[in-house]
Amino acid sequence: MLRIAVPNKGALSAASSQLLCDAGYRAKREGAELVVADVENDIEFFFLRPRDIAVYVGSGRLDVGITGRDLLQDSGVAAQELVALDFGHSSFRYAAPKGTVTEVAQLDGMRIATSFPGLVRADFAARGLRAEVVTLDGAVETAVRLGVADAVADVVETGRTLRAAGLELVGEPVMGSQAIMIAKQGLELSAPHEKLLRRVQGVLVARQYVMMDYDAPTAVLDKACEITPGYESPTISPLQREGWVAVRAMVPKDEVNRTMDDLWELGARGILVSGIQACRL
Ligand SMILES: Nc1ncnc2c1ncn2[C@@H]1O[C@H](COP(=O)(O)OP(=O)(O)OP(=O)(O)O)[C@@H](O)[C@H]1O
Ligand SMILES: O=P(O)(O)OC[C@H]1O[C@H](OP(=O)(O)OP(=O)(O)O)[C@H](O)[C@@H]1O
Ligand SMILES: [Mg+2]
Repeated sequence: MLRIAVPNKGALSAASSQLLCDAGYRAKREGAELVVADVENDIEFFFLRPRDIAVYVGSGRLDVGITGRDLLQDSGVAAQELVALDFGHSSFRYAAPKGTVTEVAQLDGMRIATSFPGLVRADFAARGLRAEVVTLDGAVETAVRLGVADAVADVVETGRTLRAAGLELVGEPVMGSQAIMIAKQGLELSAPHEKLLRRVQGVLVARQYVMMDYDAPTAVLDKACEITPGYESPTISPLQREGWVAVRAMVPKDEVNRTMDDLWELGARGILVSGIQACRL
């Protein structure tokens, strides 16, 4: 039986359960259960704080977990990243009151409020700077106004929270993050792990790609296939109309309109786009 850690709260929680449900698992809580058994798939889901998930998985107590790349790195736990899940995107940044600090070197010796002390200490050490880290549970942007810190290091998504607190970004992102699926470092993946990964990857591909069908003159087929190389290779089928073929290929969702423009200009017609419900590739 696989035992999987799923975030029980916070920014990663709903999307994690949704991903697992889309992959065909019973991974939603109805109330406040801490553990949900999916008997049919021989899996147990443990709902835990995302920050703690690296500890459970890193120690091998749980087989697989979903957490943030920044949370994993902050924890210092050694774990292997199995797959990036394409949600929970954020970056980890320094920020200080407007007009006070322009580069990271100026943070030397300052009091830095953060919920990610491991990340800040490691980054300061790598830069040869001294950090006085003030570890807080959340809402760190307010720490400067209340006088317990001179600057902050925090997760930034839109930047709205920082701006509202009168802070501005300092330097480049310390790291970029998104939700990831992890397993114990060095663990050899078993057949159930592989099956879980295939299912999750199927959902990710179905979310990222669409299926594109179009007709094209045979004379431009090579060029058309350069525009739509597909995931592996496009399918070419004969058409009754002489000198024309039908082409079917997977196309990244965020390139759909540009691809249709390019195909149209090339002479392709009857371009149809449809969603992919599920896949195994
Ligand atoms: N807007 C966001 N706010 C916070 N975390 C985000 C955001 N977008 C993505 N994340 C990611 O979510 C993870 C943080 O999850 P966590 O549940 O610990 O904090 P949270 O969402 O702030 O929850 P809470 O503050 O309720 O404890 C990190 O990996 C972080 O990069
Ligand atoms: O760049 P933004 O889009 O504004 O998002 C980033 C903010 O969201 C998170 O806060 P959260 O709401 O989780 O509260 P917390 O600080 O108490 O964790 C994070 O800690 C930042 O404060
Ligand atoms: Mg938070």
